[in-house]
Amino acid sequence: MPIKVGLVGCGAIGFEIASAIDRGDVNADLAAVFDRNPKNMNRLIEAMRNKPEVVELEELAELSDIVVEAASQAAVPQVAEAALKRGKDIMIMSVGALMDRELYRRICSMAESSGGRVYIPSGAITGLDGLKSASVGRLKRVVLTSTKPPASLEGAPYVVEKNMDLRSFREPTLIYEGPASEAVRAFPANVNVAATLSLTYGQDAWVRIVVDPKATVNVHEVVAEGDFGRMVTRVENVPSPRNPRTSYLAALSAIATLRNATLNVRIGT
Ligand SMILES: NC(=O)C1=CN([C@@H]2O[C@H](COP(=O)(O)OP(=O)(O)OC[C@H]3O[C@@H](n4cnc5c(N)ncnc54)[C@H](O)[C@@H]3O)[C@@H](O)[C@H]2O)C=CC1
Ligand SMILES: O=C([O-])CC(=O)C(=O)O
Repeated sequence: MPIKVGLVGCGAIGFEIASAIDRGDVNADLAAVFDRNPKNMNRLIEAMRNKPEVVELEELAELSDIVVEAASQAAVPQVAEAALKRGKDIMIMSVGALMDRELYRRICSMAESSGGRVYIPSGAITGLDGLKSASVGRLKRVVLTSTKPPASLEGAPYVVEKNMDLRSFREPTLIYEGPASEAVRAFPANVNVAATLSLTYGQDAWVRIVVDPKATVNVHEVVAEGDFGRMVTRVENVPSPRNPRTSYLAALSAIATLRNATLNVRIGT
């Protein structure tokens, strides 16, 4: 039986997920979609052979087995509640929202009492499999260094607040470093992956953001140290054609997670 997916957010990631379902790459039906921007929503619906219903959030959750949040950090509390209070599963892409400890606790407790599961894909980073295994033992340090082209960082609250002219940099420059809980507020559309790392680590990962005027890819480098030894992973991500802030791999990881949820055989940690 295909699972019924309700999609909140019809942007870069949402479009890829919907297309994968429509192509039959996931054993799922796209039951319903919701986006606060009708233009994005209509563009997605027009491109699908099997048209989903357009409904408000509560009804979307009612119609779904799993609700996929691919919208924004601000959307996460409402979307998670709509799904989990009904015992439905949820997949969260705007993971930065979960650095709010109170919200994370509430989501975990709703999931526990209703039986709804929470899926957090590895997104635009690599190495989460190893980090997950390593976190069973003692981890001492997790550092994420993200190097991005100026276009990918444009409009971030930190950049706006500091009145930074990203086009003025002539060579790769470290423009920010700090704990993940702070970084996800300073760069909400750029380092959700730092939250994913932190939730696995059990503490704040350390985040460094580099702007590279010549970069054409979003690079994420993760260094972790602990009882297991030392891990270094690096991925050079092609930006999504629909949103330069978002790496294509993030959408693929969402599709892989959905697929995993429908399979009896699961590979990887
Ligand atoms: N976990 C990860 O590795 C990654 C996470 N992300 C995050 O995933 C989310 C989706 O990314 P993209 O598809 O690239 O973003 P996008 O900006 O291309 O699309 C987001 C869509 O959601 C809609 N939206 C925003 N807030 C909403 C709300 N409250 N209710 C309904 N619709 C709403 C927007 O109108 C837009 O159509 C973003 O929060 C992004 O920062 C992005 C890349 C990697
Ligand atoms: O897609 C990426 O490269 C990472 C990203 O935007 C995020 O983690 O929010």
